[in-house]
Amino acid sequence: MKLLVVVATQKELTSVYRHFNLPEQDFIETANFDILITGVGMTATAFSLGQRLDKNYDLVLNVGIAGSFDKNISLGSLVNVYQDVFAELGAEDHDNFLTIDDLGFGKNTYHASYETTALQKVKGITVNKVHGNSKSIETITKRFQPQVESMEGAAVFYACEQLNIPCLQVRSISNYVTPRTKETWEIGLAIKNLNEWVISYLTTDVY
Ligand SMILES: O=C(O)c1cccc(C(=O)CC[C@H]2O[C@@H](n3cnc4c(=O)[nH]cnc43)[C@H](O)[C@@H]2O)c1
Repeated sequence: MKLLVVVATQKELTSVYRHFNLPEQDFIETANFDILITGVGMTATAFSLGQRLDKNYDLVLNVGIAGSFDKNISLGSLVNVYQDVFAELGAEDHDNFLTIDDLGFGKNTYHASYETTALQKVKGITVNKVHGNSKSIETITKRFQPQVESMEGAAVFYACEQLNIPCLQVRSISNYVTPRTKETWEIGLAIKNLNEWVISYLTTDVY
């Protein structure tokens, strides 16, 4: 089983790097898994996966921190994003929004294609712009009913679907999606819990 772990920033996998004594590089190949640091956002993710993803991989695991719309999900908890949407891809039509599907140019919703563990399954959106304004949060919530948001998830699902490679996305919740209050974000806790989960996942040979 050849596994590729995809993450936006190395900081999100600090303890994983330390645990496995990995070199500080953006692409690492080991006997049991590879790691790809893509950079933040859909464009960087697509470019990076375009360079490194190939059909030799049996599974792609996208991990990282994320924001939650759902206050019932505690900060620092891990979720399995089973569906992800390119939330901004489309066209404004006065007060309405037309998705890329509505425009007839493709689809905006992608799915994980690999099951995992007992983590809570949630619906995600992927955005270029982190929500931090009450009006835009209300609008996007009505439009897609997301539970979490990231800046890469749907791009990873998209790339895996193109190559027919099974993929899953596990996110650790660092913040609630609210009018921006960065001082309330629990990035350290989210990264700690994410790293513990990833180390455990990579050291059990049952993917
Ligand atoms: O400030 C830090 O110490 C720090 C350390 C590691 C990573 C970060 C990031 O900000 C990573 C950006 C990454 O986080 C995802 N993310 C987290 N919360 C949200 C959100 O509310 N909305 C959208 N994306 C979010 C995102 O996928 C970025 O790649 C900071």
